[in-house]
Amino acid sequence: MLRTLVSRPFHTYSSSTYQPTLGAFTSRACFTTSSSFHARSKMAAPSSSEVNKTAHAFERSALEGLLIKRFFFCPAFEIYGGVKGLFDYGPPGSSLQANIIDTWRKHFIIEEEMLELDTTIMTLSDVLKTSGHVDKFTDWMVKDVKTNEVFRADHLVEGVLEARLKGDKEARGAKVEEKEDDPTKKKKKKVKSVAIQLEDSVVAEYESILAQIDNFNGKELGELIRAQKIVSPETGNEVSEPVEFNLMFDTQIGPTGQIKGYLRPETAQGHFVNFNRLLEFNNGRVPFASAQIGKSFRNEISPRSGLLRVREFTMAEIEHFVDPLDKAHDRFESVKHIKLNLLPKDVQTEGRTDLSQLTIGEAVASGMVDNETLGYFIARIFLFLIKIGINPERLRFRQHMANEMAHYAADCWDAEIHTSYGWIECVGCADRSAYDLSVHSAKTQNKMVVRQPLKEVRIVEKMVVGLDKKVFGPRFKKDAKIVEDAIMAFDEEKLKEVAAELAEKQSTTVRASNGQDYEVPSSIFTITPTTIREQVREFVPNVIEPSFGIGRILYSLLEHSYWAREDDVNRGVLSLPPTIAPIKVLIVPISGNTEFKPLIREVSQTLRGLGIASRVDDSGASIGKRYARNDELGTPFGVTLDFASLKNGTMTLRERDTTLQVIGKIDEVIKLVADLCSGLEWSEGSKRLPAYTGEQEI
Ligand SMILES: Nc1ncnc2c1ncn2[C@@H]1O[C@H](COP(=O)(O)OP(=O)(O)OP(=O)(O)O)[C@@H](O)[C@H]1O
Repeated sequence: MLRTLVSRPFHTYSSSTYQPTLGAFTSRACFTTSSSFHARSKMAAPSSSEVNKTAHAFERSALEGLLIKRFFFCPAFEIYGGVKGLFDYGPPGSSLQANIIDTWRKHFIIEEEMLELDTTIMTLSDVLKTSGHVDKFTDWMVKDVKTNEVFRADHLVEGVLEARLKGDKEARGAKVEEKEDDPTKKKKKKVKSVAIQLEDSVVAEYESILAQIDNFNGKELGELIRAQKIVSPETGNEVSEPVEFNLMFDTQIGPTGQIKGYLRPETAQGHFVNFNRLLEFNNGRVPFASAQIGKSFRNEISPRSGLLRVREFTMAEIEHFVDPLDKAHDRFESVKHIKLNLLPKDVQTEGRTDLSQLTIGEAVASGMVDNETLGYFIARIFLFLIKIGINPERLRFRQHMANEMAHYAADCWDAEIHTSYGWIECVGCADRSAYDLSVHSAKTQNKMVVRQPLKEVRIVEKMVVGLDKKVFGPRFKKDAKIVEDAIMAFDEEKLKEVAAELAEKQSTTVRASNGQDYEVPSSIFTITPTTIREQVREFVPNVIEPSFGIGRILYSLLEHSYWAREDDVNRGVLSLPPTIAPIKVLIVPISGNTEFKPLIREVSQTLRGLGIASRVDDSGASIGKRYARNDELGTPFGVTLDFASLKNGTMTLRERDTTLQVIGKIDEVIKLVADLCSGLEWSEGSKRLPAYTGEQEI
C-alpha cells in the first residue's frame, strides 16, 4: 500500500481564520498564468514536495473532463442532442449544490433571522407587467442579415473586440491565454483572433469600450457595431440593428388561455406581493428580511460558458426591508474591518478596471457604498463566498454604472468571481429603493406601508378625503369598494393633483384594481387640506436585495478548487472545504475479504448517525486508485480498514490535499472526522493523532 507521509499539513482557510488582509489567504487552485489574480500567495502555502502538489497551469478542458466523467453535471436531454442552456446535475453536482444552499441558509436565513419563503414559479403576467419585466426585461439582440443567426449585441461587441486585442498581443509576441470556450465542446463558436498589431490609441479605445460594456443601450451598441465595423464572426455578414428581446418564457395558466403567465425570471416578486403578510408576521416592524431559494428561468439569447449562462437556474434571494430614513445596520460594526476588492463606477467610466482595496467601513464612510445596510450585505456576501471556498484574491465587488443600474436603484454592486471565462457576476446586491412595493401598491390599490408610532405627536398639513357614501355606494354598486380603495391608496402628491383636477373639472377619473376607469364627480368626492395631529408615521420601506446565482457560484468554486498533482497532470483534485464536499469520508477496506464487512458496516453506521455523508469503496482497484477517484470528487477524508483494524481496532485517516495520514482508535478517528467536518482545520486536528508511517507497530 502506497501512503505518502507528509510532515506539515497544507494550510487551509475558513472565515473563522480569516484575517482582513487580502494577502493573508492561500488560494487553493494552482494557477500559473500571468494574471495577478491568479497569483498564489506564498505566505502560508507549503512547498510542493510537502503536499505532493504543484503548479500545473490550469486547464479548463481537464476540469471539464473531470466534471463530465464524474457526472457533476451534463447537458440536459443529452441523448436527444441536448438543448443549449439546460443542464442536469448528477450525484456529486446535486450534493455540492445542496451543501452550498445549506451553508447559504445557515449563513443568511438562520444567522440573520430571515423569514423564509417558497412562492410559485408560475407567475401571473399582471405581477410582472407591474414590476416592469414585461416591458423591460430584455437584452439587445442582433441578427446576421443573411443567415439570421442571433447574437446578444453586447456579447458580440465584447467577443470581437477581445479577439482583436488578443490578435494584437499575439502580433506583439506576447503569450496569450485562451479565454472563451464552450464546455459542452459541441458547436463550439468563438470569435477567432488574427495576429494583427493595432495602433496604441485603438487598443486604449477598445479597452475603454470593454470596461464600460454593460453601460451601453441598444442605440449605442448599434453605433459601436457600425463604428468598429463588427460583423457576424463566422460568415463575415453584416448584422442588423439591435432590437430588444424579452427573456421571459410565457405560458397560459388553465385551459381557457385567458390567464397569462410567465415562468419567473427572479424570485423577488414573490416576496413583494406577500409584503403585507411578511410585515404582519414580523409584528409590523422593519427592518426585516425575507429569503427564498428556488428556480428561475430566462430565455437567454445565446447561452454559453456552461453553467454560467443558462436558461434555468437556482437563485437564492434576500429582500431586506428597511426604513428609507435610517439605513444604518446594527451589526455593521462586526464587519466594518473586512477588506474588499472594490471597482467603483467612476473608475469604470474612465475606462479603467483597477481595484481599490478598502475596508467596507471605509467604503461606506467615504460614500462610495451608499449606506451601511448595503455595505453590511456586501461584507456578508464576501464572508459566505470565502466560507464555501471561493478564493478571495479572485473576488471583487463591481459597482454598476449609471446606465446599467435600474432607474429606481440607489446603488448596486455585483460580486464578481474570476474564472477562466473572465470576471463573472455571481451575486447582485442592489438598493432597489421603494420601487417594487410602490408599483404593486399603486396597481392593486393595496397599501404596502409600515406604520410606526411616533415618539412625539406631530402637527402636519394633510389632504383629507371625503366621500359621500350615501351617493357613492348606489352610484358604483358592486364596484364601490374597489373604487374607494383606489382613492384611499392615493399618496399626498396624487391627492394634491386630483384636488386641482376636481376644482377645475368637477370630476376625476379613478382607475381601480380591475383595470377599469370610473368617473367620480366632486359632488361626492372632496379633498381638503387639513391640519392634523399625527401620531403614526407611515412609509413605504426601501429594499436592499442580495441576489445569488447558485450555478455560477458552484462552477466558479469548482474552478477555484481544482488542481492536479505534481506527479501526474491527469490526477485532478477538487479541494472543496469539508462542509461543502459532496461526500465527506471514503471508507476503504484493504481487501474485499468478508471479514471486513461487519467493521465497514459499523464505521459507516456511526458516520451516518453523525450526519456525515460517507461512501464505501470495496472495489478491487488499488487503494491509490480508489483515493485518486475520490480526490476528483473532492472527498476530503479517507479511512482505511486493514488487518490491524480487525486486530487492534485502529483505523488510518487520510487527508485529501496533503495525502497525510494519521492513525488512531476507530472512535478517536471518527470523532476527529466529525470535528473536521464541522470546521476544525486539518492543521490543528491532525495534531491529535500520531502520523502514520506505514512501519509502525500498533
Ligand atoms: N442566465 C443565467 N444563468 C445563470 N445564472 C444567472 C443567469 N442570469 C442571472 N444569473 C444569476 O442570478 C444573479 C442575479 O441575477 P441578475 O438579474 O442580477 O443578473 P443579470 O445582471 O441579469 O446577469 P447578467 O448580466 O450576467 O445577464 C446573477 O448574479 C447570476 O448569478
